[in-house]
Parts: sequence; structure tokens; C-alpha cells
Amino acid sequence: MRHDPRPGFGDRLSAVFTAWGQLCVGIDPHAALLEAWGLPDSAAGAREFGLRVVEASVDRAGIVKPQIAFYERHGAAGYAALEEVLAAARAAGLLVIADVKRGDLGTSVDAYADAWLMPGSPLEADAMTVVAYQGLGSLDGVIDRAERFGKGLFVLAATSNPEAKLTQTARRADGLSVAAGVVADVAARNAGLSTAALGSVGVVVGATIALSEFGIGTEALSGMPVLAPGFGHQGARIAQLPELFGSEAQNVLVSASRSILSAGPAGLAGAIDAHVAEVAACRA
Ligand SMILES: O=c1ccn([C@@H]2O[C@H](COP(=O)(O)O)[C@@H](O)[C@H]2O)c(=O)[nH]1
Repeated sequence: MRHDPRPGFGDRLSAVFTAWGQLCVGIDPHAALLEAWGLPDSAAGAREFGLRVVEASVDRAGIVKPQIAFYERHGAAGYAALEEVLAAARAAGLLVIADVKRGDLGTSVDAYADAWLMPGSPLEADAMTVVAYQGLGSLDGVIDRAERFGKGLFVLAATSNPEAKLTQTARRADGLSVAAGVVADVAARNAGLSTAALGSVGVVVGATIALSEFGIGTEALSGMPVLAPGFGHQGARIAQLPELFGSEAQNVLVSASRSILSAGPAGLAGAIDAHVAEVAACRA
């Protein structure tokens, strides 16, 4: 029998769901939000913004998702700010998903995993988003690292943006849609790697899409964490969670950024509480 030195990400995620529910609070310091919050459009502003979201999330929600693009746009100083936000969130016990959407051939994408998942890395997170358009096999090294370090991965399958449909509903050589193929490949990898009820490799499925139009049945998502952006600002309603994901709604991370962040610093805690309550109400 295999000996797992660290608890798997799936197990940690399940514990967070039980303790705090399924809301994932986005940390997206858009320039417009920085202005609305009275913060400068700079690395210092993005740092302050991120730290305030972390502070408001503690004891209210269990998961945060920094969107790395909004730190990267400030260059090296943005990355330094991000390091502080990531460290503060992890030190506070929040589960941190780095929304970085990395993908490449094996050796290069492995280095991304070292950056975002390796214990002790300045950018260490608990999970990262990845892209499998070079084949799920290109992520073998990343998946191995995730398993070894007790970390998680979310592979883009059917994304929330409308422009994605043309590509993600295209047929692969095996007849599956690109989106359904990613889901099937992830399910196969989880089956081989984890005995946990919830695997450590999950998928990104937008809450704005109709799964059936992408050739995905909800049962295909069984046992895998599903990161679902698109709630709030992009139009999906949290109340639709059961209708969108059926029995697999229990595995969904309900991701919302602007619908929470637009409440401003004074309204932030209340907005998080309201989102948490809405998720809990439709899961009851
Ligand atoms: O399919 C996807 C994948 C990622 N995202 C990211 O999630 C947030 C959504 O922000 P909102 O303000 O709640 O719309 C953002 O960081 C996206 O880059 C996504 O929207 N869709």
C-alpha cells in the first residue's frame, strides 16, 4: 500500500468545505477596484488590497483565489506584493489557489509547479490552475509534484468566457469534446493516484456555461474538485448551483471576485458573509 506523507489536497479541501463552506473569494485588484477602494494603482495598492481581502476572509470563508495577472501587471514589485499576500493567506489558514493558468511542455511546466507548489517557494500556494492543451501528459511532472507536496491542480476544461466555446466544444481524435476530454483525462489520473473521496486534481468549469453543450455530463465530474468561476459579475447566480452541477454541486468551489470586491473595503466582510450564506442556502 502507498504511504502518503502529507494529507492530499482533496482531503484538505473536503475539511475546508465542512468547516467554512464552498465559497472561494477572488483576490482581483483590478485598476478600477483599486481606485474605488481609494488605493493607488501600484504594487503597494495591490498588496494592501490583497491583505485586506485576506483579513476579511479569515473566519468567514476558507478559500481565496488570487488572480496573478493583477499582480504581474506591476512587474517585480507586483510579485513581491503577491508573495506577501500569499504568505499572509496561508499563515491565516486559508486555502490558496493561485490562478496562474500555466501550461507548456513537461520540463518547462514542471518549473511552474516548482514556483507555485513547492513547499518553501516564495510563491507557494495550495493549488494552481493549469492548461492541458499540450496534452494532460505534459502535466505529468506537475501532477506528481502536486501529489508529493499535498497540493492541488485545477485543469481548464470548460471556461466561463463565451469565446471559449468554439475551441472547447471541438472534437478530439477520440470523439470527445476538448472539454469533456480534459474531464475524462483528469478522472483517469485521479483514479490512479488517490484513494481520497475527493481527488487532488480537479477541473475549471465555468458556472456560466451549459455543461451539456460541452459534452459533459455532471456524473463525469464525480470525485474531482470543480473550480467554478462565473458567479456574480459574469452572470451566474449562486442559487443555480444545484441546477448547474446536480449531485456534483457538493464538489464545487463557488468562485466570485467582483461581486464581493465591489462592496469596497467597508462592505467586504458583509459581502463575504452574504455570499457564504447564499451558497449554504442552496446546499441545504
Ligand atoms: O473560466 C474561467 C477561469 C478563470 N476565471 C477567473 O476567475 C475570476 C472571475 O472573476 P469575477 O470578477 O468573479 O468575474 C477572474 O480572476 C478570472 O480570470 C474566470 O472568470 N473564468
